[in-house]
Amino acid sequence: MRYMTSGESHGPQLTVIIEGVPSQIELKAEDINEHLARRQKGYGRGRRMQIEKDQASIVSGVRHGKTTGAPITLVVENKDWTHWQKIMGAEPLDPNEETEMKRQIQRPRPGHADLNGAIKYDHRDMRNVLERSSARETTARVAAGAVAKAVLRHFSIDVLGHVQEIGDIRAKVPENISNAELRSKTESSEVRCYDESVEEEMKRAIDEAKNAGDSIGGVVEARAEGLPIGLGTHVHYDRKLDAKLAQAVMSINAFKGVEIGIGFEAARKNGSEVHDEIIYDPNQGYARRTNRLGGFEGGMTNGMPVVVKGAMKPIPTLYKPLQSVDIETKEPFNASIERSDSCAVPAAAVVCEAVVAWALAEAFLEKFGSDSLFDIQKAYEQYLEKARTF
Ligand SMILES: Cc1cc2nc3c(=O)[nH]c(=O)nc-3n(C[C@H](O)[C@H](O)[C@H](O)COP(=O)(O)O)c2cc1C
Ligand SMILES: C=C(O[C@@H]1CC(C(=O)O)=C[C@@H](OP(=O)(O)O)[C@H]1O)C(=O)O
Repeated sequence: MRYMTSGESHGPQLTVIIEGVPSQIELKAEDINEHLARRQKGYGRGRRMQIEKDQASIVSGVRHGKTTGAPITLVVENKDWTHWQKIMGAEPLDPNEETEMKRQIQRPRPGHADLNGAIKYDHRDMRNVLERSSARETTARVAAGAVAKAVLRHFSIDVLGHVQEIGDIRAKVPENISNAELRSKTESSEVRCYDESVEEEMKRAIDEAKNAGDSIGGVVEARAEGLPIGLGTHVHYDRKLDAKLAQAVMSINAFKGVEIGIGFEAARKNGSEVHDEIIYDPNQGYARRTNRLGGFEGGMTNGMPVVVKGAMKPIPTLYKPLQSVDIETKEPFNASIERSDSCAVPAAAVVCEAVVAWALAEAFLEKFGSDSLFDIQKAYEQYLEKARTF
């Protein structure tokens, strides 16, 4: 499977084209919209999320609720576009017309793509960079992730993202928690957090940052359960699935670190405290006593839940801006202020879930085939039996 996204943050729409989804997968717009709505929630978001009501239209590749095997095209409208039509239109602006939005962005915001993108692509108006570097694009990635989740659902594989930390406040989550248990708390939490005892503290930290004209980051985690042994491969560096997951998570806007399982903590422990002992049960097959390595050995899944964490830096646009330089005068100035979130960690947990689901579904289809659901199911059943009795 592969996909491509297009669209500007304040343009008319976001588009996703997905290729390689098997036929006969059940897929309705609601399956996608459910996840788009989850991504829009979360304490700390700015005013934009009150304007948007993200809904996907499926415009190709699905008939009567099932995929056909043809490329799937999804479209999500930007409701805010109606306020930006002139600014974002293809026609040159009338230089005599007075509009606040016409103002060029010429004071790059530290922490954004503004300056690097402007120099690289030769834009004196950095809006041309901002519009595409905006995390609005993550809507399209969540839509693609929802299609991946629809594939995985046929094989009882479930992926769920949640918030582990906001600033220096950390949620306590039982080590071997199931996704069902995790979901029972996180879906109703305003910060997408399992530990109710820290919810208010997290919200307070977000408020404090916002009231100070500042922003705050955090750590999210995606957990995938129901995976077979052997997705990914040890044979070549660029096909290792843990490495692909790291790339997928690191590609989310504002993500600065990725851990699989206990991650960096493994470097500080002895081997006996890190590796997961192997056990065998004739009904279940091979399993592990613990899951410190987050479901991976040798770039392949080991049948335990996959556990991936991502660290999100604080939002870069600050209402109390940092110093920057005006690219026209070269004088020092405060950076431009754009309408902004103060914390988007809960939304980013849903994005993390989506990109992890995509990478897992891709590896799954690579192993078991990708034409029709029926053929994949047969190959999967046979493989599971082999692995159990191996
Ligand atoms: C869901 C989500 C929402 C975001 N919202 C904002 C925002 O409102 N304002 C902002 O300055 N950055 C926001 N960001 C982060 C920027 O998009 C990101 O930091 C920027 O594009 C630079 O990329 P980099 O941080 O990956 O280097 C958001 C990120 C995510 C994942
Ligand atoms: C639009 C979304 O996030 C946006 C991501 C973003 C950024 O700079 O990354 C800046 C803000 O955009 P705006 O200036 O239009 O308020 C966020 O709202 C979204 O998540 O759907």
